[in-house]
Amino acid sequence: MSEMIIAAYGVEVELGDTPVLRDVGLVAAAGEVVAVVGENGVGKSTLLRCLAGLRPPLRGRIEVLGGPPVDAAGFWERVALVADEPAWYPGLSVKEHLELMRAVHRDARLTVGEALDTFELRGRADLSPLTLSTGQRQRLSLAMALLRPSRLLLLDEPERGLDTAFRARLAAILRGYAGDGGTVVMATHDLRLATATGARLITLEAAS
Ligand SMILES: Nc1ncnc2c1ncn2[C@@H]1O[C@H](COP(=O)(O)OP(=O)(O)OP(=O)(O)O)[C@@H](O)[C@H]1O
Repeated sequence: MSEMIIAAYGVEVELGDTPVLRDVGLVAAAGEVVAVVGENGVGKSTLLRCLAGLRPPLRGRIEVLGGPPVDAAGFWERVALVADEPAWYPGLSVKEHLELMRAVHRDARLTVGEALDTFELRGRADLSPLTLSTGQRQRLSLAMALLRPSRLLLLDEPERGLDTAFRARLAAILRGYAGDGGTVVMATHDLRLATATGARLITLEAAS
């Protein structure tokens, strides 16, 4: 049986006085892709933030890679998160952002050249991320996350800004990551992407 990477039970979150998550559970094994789906506002991003240790739940138990998720260096060595657009380093090009990731992470999964090719950024390598389109910046965010080593990828709407062709490519990239034993949990509105990754679906319902 595959190693359990995430085990979350009875998760409850309130934001302000509003219940956002009520009795939510999610398990994910090594080599598995899980897609969290549901209407706008049901709490998909909130659940991802809980799994990333960025929002402690009011109630419930969450274990990620054998312990509670914590916003600390040891946790982030094994977990990569792509959510809101990151702050790009002023003066650094697309290629230099990827080189930076390689410089700070031992055992990178991709060379900078492989990342540029896989994420179709070769023609933009010497430009500032700020001059890229929304979809190209999203591809750079994903490239930086996939270049570095990790055991768990947490992706919040990874399809954001991507064209149809690149969504199909992303599905293949995520299947490959899971095929290598990694675990992907993504919040998505793109059921085609979820299906193409072979994801198990978890549908969230409104808590109130
Ligand atoms: N900082 C906050 N303070 C209060 N309420 C919040 C806050 N952030 C989010 N919410 C509320 O929590 C609920 C869940 O938000 P969340 O972003 O997790 O939903 P989602 O399922 O990811 O939505 P979407 O599909 O639109 O991205 C929403 O009703 C939202 O209004």
